[in-house]
Amino acid sequence: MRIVDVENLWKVYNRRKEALRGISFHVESGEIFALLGPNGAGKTTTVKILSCISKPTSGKVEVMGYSVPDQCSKVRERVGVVPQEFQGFSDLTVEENIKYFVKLYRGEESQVEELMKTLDLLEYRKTRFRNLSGGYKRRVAIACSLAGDPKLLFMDEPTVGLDPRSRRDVWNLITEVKRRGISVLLTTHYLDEAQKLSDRIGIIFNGKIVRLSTPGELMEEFRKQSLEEAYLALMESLGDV
Ligand SMILES: Nc1ncnc2c1ncn2[C@@H]1O[C@H](COP(=O)(O)OP(=O)(O)OP(=O)(O)O)[C@@H](O)[C@H]1O
Repeated sequence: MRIVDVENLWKVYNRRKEALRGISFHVESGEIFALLGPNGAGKTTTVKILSCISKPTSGKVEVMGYSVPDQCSKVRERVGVVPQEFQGFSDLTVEENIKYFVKLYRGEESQVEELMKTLDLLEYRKTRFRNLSGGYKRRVAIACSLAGDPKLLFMDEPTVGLDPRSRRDVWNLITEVKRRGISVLLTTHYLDEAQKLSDRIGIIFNGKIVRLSTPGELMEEFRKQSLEEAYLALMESLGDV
């Protein structure tokens, strides 16, 4: 089943800037799909449209069978979003931040405890958000995104700015999320991350999708040992040097 379905999606900012020029792709239920591409390619724009923050200019966008933007209220209730810059309530504790989101989604009080346990946050439950390290702030962001029991999670650059250890921790959390049957669409600049985590990848370049494949297929196509090398070879073939 297609949990995300995008066909011929265009986004034109201010009637001039063509950020997306007719992209099509889909995400299967249960998979981790990574959107890759250089700065300004259109990744964040795509995630913003799918998560109902920004409106498409034209094209078909369906998220969990609901049409975007017409049925965005349904979409918002059902998807989790981990934005690039999650701004928790800085003066509230970890527990209070998570509780806020659980209440927002009308979840059970017991979910707060469960989420803190899953995200390994129990030790920091009384710590104010602003006093947490970057890695733990990201954990809180992920906990809050899971508060509505979503079947689909959008993550924009989930490990940007984290140290190697914290990145691994977030990778493990994303794998755990998948194990629980939640589909994930993420954007990343880290090709090792995409290689490790994703079932399929979509590469955006200048507002167009230039490849839809698996990390393995792209590495085979360019006869490279890593996704990063294969990606760089693809970019070179497109004249992005
Ligand atoms: N609100 C906006 N108004 C006008 N142009 C915008 C707006 N948001 C993004 N753009 C432009 O649209 C293009 C795509 O931007 P987008 O942020 O989607 O790229 P990205 O692939 O996420 O880049 P990055 O990797 O740097 O985050 C860029 O040229 C950007 O300058």
